[in-house]
Amino acid sequence: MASEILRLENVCKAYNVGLPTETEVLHGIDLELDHGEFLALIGPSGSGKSTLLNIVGLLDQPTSGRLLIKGRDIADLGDTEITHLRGHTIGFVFQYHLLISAFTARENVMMPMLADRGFASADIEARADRLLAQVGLEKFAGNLANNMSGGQQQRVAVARALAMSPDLVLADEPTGNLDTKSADAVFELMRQVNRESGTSFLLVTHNMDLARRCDRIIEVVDGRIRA
Ligand SMILES: Nc1ncnc2c1ncn2[C@@H]1O[C@H](COP(=O)(O)OP(=O)(O)OP(=O)(O)O)[C@@H](O)[C@H]1O
Repeated sequence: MASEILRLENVCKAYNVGLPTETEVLHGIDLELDHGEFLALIGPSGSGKSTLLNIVGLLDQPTSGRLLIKGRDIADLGDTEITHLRGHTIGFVFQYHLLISAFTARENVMMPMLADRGFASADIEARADRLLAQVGLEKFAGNLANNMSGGQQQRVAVARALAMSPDLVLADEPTGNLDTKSADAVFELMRQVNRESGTSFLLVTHNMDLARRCDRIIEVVDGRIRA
């Protein structure tokens, strides 16, 4: 098996292809991420970080270049395999947690498992509770997401991202909306998951204090990786 979970070779991305407004926002990105690595992606606003994360998360496609996940070239995979990879290999945490506010913490964490045939329904609730315990929210499993603090909601989002035991978690400004103390706690939680279960993380952040506590920092400027 390849030692890297992720490899990008000369990845370019243009929006509005073929239109007069066509703009290339990623110009030949080369990047590798090892199994178990915790990488920070920094760079000015508009430099292309979210675009890059969307491509790695298989939510968008590069205009050219190669993307390999666990050694497999995405260009060789069909829609079913890509959907499977997106659901089982990659977990997502966003700045705005995107929880369902009228659902409890437990129900939110159960969602990805309910959508998957691989789980027996009897196991799903117990696994959601274990994940909530892992993020320090065992007492809040039955609380409505709406009634939790921003930091607690983001912990629920981390638990949900871990529901399918992903190899890689993509986190786009997960602490951007939080006060310093909650941001620190959510970051430490992800770091702990990374250390304990070897899950790789790709963290987009504007917070240099957090970036410095990652294994490696990559800077994107004007759609290119700055050496
Ligand atoms: N769907 C789209 N259509 C056209 N242009 C887009 C689209 N999405 C992003 N862009 C442009 O691509 C460039 C990179 O945007 P992106 O969101 O990737 O930057 P970013 O580094 O994540 O910024 P931020 O730190 O502010 O989130 C920007 O100029 C943006 O306007």
